[in-house]
Amino acid sequence: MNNKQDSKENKDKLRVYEYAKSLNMSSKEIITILKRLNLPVNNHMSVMENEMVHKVEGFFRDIKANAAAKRAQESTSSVSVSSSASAKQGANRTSSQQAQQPQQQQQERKPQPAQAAQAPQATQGPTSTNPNHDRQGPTNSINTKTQPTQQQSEQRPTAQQGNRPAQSHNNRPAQSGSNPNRQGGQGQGGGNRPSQSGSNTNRPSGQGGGPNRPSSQGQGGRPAQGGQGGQGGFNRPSAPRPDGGGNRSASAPAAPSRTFESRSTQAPNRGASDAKDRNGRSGQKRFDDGKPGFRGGNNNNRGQKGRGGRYQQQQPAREKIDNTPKKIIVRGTMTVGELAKLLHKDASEVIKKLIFLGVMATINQEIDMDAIHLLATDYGVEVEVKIPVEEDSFETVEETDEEADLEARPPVVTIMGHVDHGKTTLLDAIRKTNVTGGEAGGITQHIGAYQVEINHKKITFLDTPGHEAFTLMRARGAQVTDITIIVVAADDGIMPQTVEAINHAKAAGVPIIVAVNKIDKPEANADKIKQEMTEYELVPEEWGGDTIFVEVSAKQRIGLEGLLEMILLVAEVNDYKANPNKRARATVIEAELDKGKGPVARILVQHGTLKIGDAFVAGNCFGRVRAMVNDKGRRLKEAGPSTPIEITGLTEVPQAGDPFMVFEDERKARAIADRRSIKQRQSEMGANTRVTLDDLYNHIKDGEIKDLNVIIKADVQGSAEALKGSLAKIDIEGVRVKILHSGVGAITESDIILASASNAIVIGFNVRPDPQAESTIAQEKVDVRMHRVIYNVIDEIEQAMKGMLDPIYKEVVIGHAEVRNVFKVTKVGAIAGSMVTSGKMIRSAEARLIRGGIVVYTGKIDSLKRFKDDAKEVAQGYECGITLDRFSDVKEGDIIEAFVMETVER
Ligand SMILES: Nc1nc2c(ncn2[C@@H]2O[C@H](COP(=O)(O)OP(=O)(O)OP(=O)(O)O)[C@@H](O)[C@H]2O)c(=O)[nH]1
Repeated sequence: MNNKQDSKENKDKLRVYEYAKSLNMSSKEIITILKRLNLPVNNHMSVMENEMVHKVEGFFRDIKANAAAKRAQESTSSVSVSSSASAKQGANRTSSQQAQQPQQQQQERKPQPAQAAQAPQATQGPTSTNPNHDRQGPTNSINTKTQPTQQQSEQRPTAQQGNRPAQSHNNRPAQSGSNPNRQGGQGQGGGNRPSQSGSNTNRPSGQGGGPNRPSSQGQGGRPAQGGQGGQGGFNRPSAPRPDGGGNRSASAPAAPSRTFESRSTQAPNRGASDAKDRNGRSGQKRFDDGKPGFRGGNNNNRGQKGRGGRYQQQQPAREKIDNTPKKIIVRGTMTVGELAKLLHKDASEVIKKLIFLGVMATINQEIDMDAIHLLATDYGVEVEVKIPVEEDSFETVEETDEEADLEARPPVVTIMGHVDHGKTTLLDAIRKTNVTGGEAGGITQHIGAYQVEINHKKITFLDTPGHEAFTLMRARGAQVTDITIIVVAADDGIMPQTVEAINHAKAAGVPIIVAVNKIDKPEANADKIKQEMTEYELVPEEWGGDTIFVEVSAKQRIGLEGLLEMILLVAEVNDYKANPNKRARATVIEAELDKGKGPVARILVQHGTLKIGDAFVAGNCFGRVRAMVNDKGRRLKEAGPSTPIEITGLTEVPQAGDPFMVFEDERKARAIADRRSIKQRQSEMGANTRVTLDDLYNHIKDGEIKDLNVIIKADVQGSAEALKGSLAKIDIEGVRVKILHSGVGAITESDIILASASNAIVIGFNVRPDPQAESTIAQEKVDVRMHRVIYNVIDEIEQAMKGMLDPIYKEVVIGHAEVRNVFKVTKVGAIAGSMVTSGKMIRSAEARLIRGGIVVYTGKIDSLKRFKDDAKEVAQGYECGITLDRFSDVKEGDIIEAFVMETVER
């Protein structure tokens, strides 16, 4: 992204790297030239003023001219290398002539080299005409490296010479002088670069590049030296392959062209001297040399730098094997430096390559996966992506376990029901039924959930009764409950919250067991309850349905074991399993800041086993498990699936419903927690992802929605039923309306949470949200629509499903101004000198002109001024000049009413 930004910013100004790119040169080369010309430059991002460009161009011209002149002088000498041009030519020749073989070989290997060879010719144009070549050159060379064979080596030399020179010379003629070092180093580069190189020569020469460069110098001592040195170096005695190593050259005089000698020994030669000596050959060789070994070249160069031949001598190693990995494992975005390391490349090389690929990046800049892929592909490296991105949103990742690894786990149960039907009493009663004698004596801890054991099987009960808590967890993405128990008082019957509870359970797709409570009461009528329940598709088994009804008395502790057995039965049918032998995943049930213990979280382990010392992430917090206590107050060392525990060791207090997962170490946990909180902040700032009628059509189109979940709240049961019936008939584009819940009364917080958890919209028919719901609506961003006419509800939903919901606008008057003077100005029209008498005038507002209570104009404000200056707005009590769009019939005493159109929430 930064790259993009950079590039945007760069649009206006020509940067060094851009200019270099346009010449197929490297930024460094341009920078060197600029410095040589005493022009101010810092780095590749420095701005190239026109004057600088001119001077650089002049520099190129001079060099070209010099080269041409020299060529002319030395025309006799077949292969004068003096001028860059000649060099290039030479290169061409070489490439064409001697190189032919090498080239061919090269070509075979790398097609590019061949081009490179040609390049020289092209290059002749002093300024980097043939960009490709250069670059290709390098690339090729890189490839070349890899090729180990003698031939290759031979080729290399040639190639290197050829290519490089070509590159360096051709393209950057003059520069070479500067670059020489490198390029020169690379081999031929130097050769080409004519005179300038003088200074550089030295280096290059050693490297072989030397020769080329400055013909003048080259010829002079340096080249020679270079040559010598080079020879020494290149010839690396050790180099067994005569052809291969530059050094070999020495050994194989016969095959000078190929030989590396070219570089070392020849290198010198390459210089003017070479030219002379070997003439065509040498020249050719050089070029050839240049080509292949960009790297080789580089290496040489580097090595050579300063050291001349010596280095080279030691360099048998230079034939260093291409250690580019075949495959890299990428775990996400990384910096250029990191990627270069992974690819075993120089960062500069990688940066260069990235530029070619259209990505501008500095060494410390992060590059995205696309760029990583591109680059790796360019190097022929396979990329294996092992992005731990899932780790950031680990709650969404479903781990699949081998069937064999799964073990039965206790079911997790939530108790729901209407107020006063006995939820809490039942929970307490069950807790006390705890048959786990062994555990008795421990201090019962409230840790959000508890376990009881019956028939040697455990059941976990969530301690917070009520569907609100249940759905709130669900709204946070936590599905911890396996089974719900709907408690209905047998002396009362089905009440609104019973229905809500049923609907919340159904929306979550969780099995329901009905506990008909208070059967100890004389007025208890279990059958009536069962009867009423059938209306909600909960039909008792004895009546042919599949819902389990258990008659209990929480107070008298009647039927509790039966209830527990039924829970175990449902659990058995549903076969709740988990793999205890892996890192733990859990959900936070409650959390708080304890004065003594610090942040404390009560969590329910769902998968794996949590152990003391485990590093973890809980929501956006992280920590290391310091201590674990179960619901009996007993300290645990580890906790398996469905075990509720209280843990300490957090750094912050997470939220109920937060996902919890163990990670390798605390550092990683911290990193993930950090990223999660950043992401959360971003998504909070970002768009609302809930379904709204306004974007319903898009969701449908994208195939994200198959059912439009709706919650209906109406003033009377009749309207709710009528609405339900009508909505159920809608079927547009294969999407149906699914009524999650319908009820009578105000829209409550519970409705909103259910809507939030189930991605539903809420329709209020002749009802309004209660105050608590109001704030939750804003918080959860739930789409709530209020209506008074059933037809409108149906129409709105149909329109939304068809994607035809137009926004509704309403006019909001923002202020009035009284016209006190009218100025007629030619071309402008009438300016109403006015006083803002209420609100304010806004430049972008619409306006109407009212005269004697009659609207004589409606349109837009054309201009708004304070004295002579344009104003965006003018507040009450201030004077201003207003012109109206295409209206000049303004009179003193007129009132200008400014208004804006605002979209109205439906
Ligand atoms: N007779 C009788 N009374 C019961 C039974 N279960 C609960 N009660 C009584 O019903 C009243 C409400 O019980 P709670 O357990 O507080 O009901 P709840 O559903 O948890 O109520 P909220 O927490 O307000 O939602 C209490 O006075 C209990 O003593 C029962 O089985 N028989």
